[in-house]
Amino acid sequence: MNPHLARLCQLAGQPSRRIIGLMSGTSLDGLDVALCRLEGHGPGIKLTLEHFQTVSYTEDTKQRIRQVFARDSVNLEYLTLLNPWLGQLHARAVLACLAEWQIAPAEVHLIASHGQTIYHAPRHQHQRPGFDLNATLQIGDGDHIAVETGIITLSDFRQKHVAAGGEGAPLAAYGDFLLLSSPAEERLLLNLGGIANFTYLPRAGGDATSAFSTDTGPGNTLLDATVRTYRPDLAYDENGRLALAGHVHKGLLTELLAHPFFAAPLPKTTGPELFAPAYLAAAQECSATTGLPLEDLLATLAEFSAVGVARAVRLAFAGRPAPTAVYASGGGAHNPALMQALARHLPGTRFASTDELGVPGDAKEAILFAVLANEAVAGTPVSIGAGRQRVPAVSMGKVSFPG
Ligand SMILES: Nc1ncnc2c1ncn2[C@@H]1O[C@H](COP(=O)(O)OP(=O)(O)OP(=O)(O)O)[C@@H](O)[C@H]1O
Ligand SMILES: CC(=O)N[C@H]1[C@@H]2OC[C@@H](O2)[C@@H](O)[C@@H]1O[C@H](C)C(=O)O
Repeated sequence: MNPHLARLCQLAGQPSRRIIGLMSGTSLDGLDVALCRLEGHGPGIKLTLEHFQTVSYTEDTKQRIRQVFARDSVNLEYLTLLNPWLGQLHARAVLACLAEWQIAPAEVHLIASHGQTIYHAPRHQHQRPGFDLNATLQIGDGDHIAVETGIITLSDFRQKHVAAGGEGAPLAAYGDFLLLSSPAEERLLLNLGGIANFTYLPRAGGDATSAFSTDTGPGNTLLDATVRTYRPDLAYDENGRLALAGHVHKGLLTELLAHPFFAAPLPKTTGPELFAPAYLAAAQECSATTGLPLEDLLATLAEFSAVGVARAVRLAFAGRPAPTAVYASGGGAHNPALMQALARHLPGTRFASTDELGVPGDAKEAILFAVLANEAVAGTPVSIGAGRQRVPAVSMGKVSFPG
């Protein structure tokens, strides 16, 4: 037997595994590296987050990714080069973190790498004749990570979800269900990344088939892009300072919310391919708000993200009350302008952070991929939300051996 395969089988039989989860999200702020100890598999799994770090991208790395990110046309040679380049960059980031944590690579069992989404194309968004399918593309090749670190690597998790009939996202429900279900309450787990999404978790032990996750629209993506356009010296609106100084423009908000995405049934996904600066520019043209000051634009965009979340929640729970326990994660949870707008649009909700549940919000997505890799290696195919999600039980992730 291939010794790497034998090693993988041995890992699968162990009571616990040490897995590094890697996530590079749509905000392009950096690579999240989460070293997780996972005991068992399936419901009842136990997570210990041993270390977490976001390795910031340099301006050069951000520029390289932006050359292809969510673009309709790219230079193919450039993309071909970027795929292994990013894999190598991620591998070196892992090695640097391990050196800082004083942990030898041989003490880590697996790497679970999401890679970098460069294009997300659910059917409802691309609507291309002759392509009756969902598609999504992540780069940062797993073979390069495995070879450079010497650690067996699982990557490219989204393709199986697409192959089984999903849109390739959000995958959050799988990790949220296993780690964060509670017998005491039903919950919404709200992730405010570049794109916002939430997971609905019924009470643990209740009807598991009703768990699901969905994107709701933009989280920070338009806020960040707008800040960068007007204030190239800033990466984002820190603590919502600028947005809090502005006023929501009702006319612009109405235009922004006119897209059929917001009324479409759940679950659904989207990305910065749609919610791009061109989308905002078109809405400004239609509402005669091209001269709006930056503060008012940001106040309106924060409101837009919050209303997107509230509409999706209303769609999900039409006819019955939505869960009042909402646990937020992702960078947008640090933005008071966004959180205050959410509180206005979801009255009666108790907002907390997933940190309260033992899962730091900034690490949650990287942890998700460690959990998915753990299930792929040691568990059985996972079925989430058979009712609404309509994706059969699957294992996700492709295996790369270091040699
Ligand atoms: N203190 C803060 N004040 C305001 N906004 C913040 C703050 N900290 C983070 N953010 C926002 O969060 C963003 C980063 O969020 P996060 O890392 O969750 O995104 P991501 O994981 O790349 O996105 P996605 O989940 O869509 O892939 C920043 O670009 C910024 O908009
Ligand atoms: C295609 C893609 O990369 N989607 C991301 C993105 O970032 C947030 C939202 O859009 C979510 O759908 C997803 O990531 C998380 C980790 C998920 O799959 O749950």
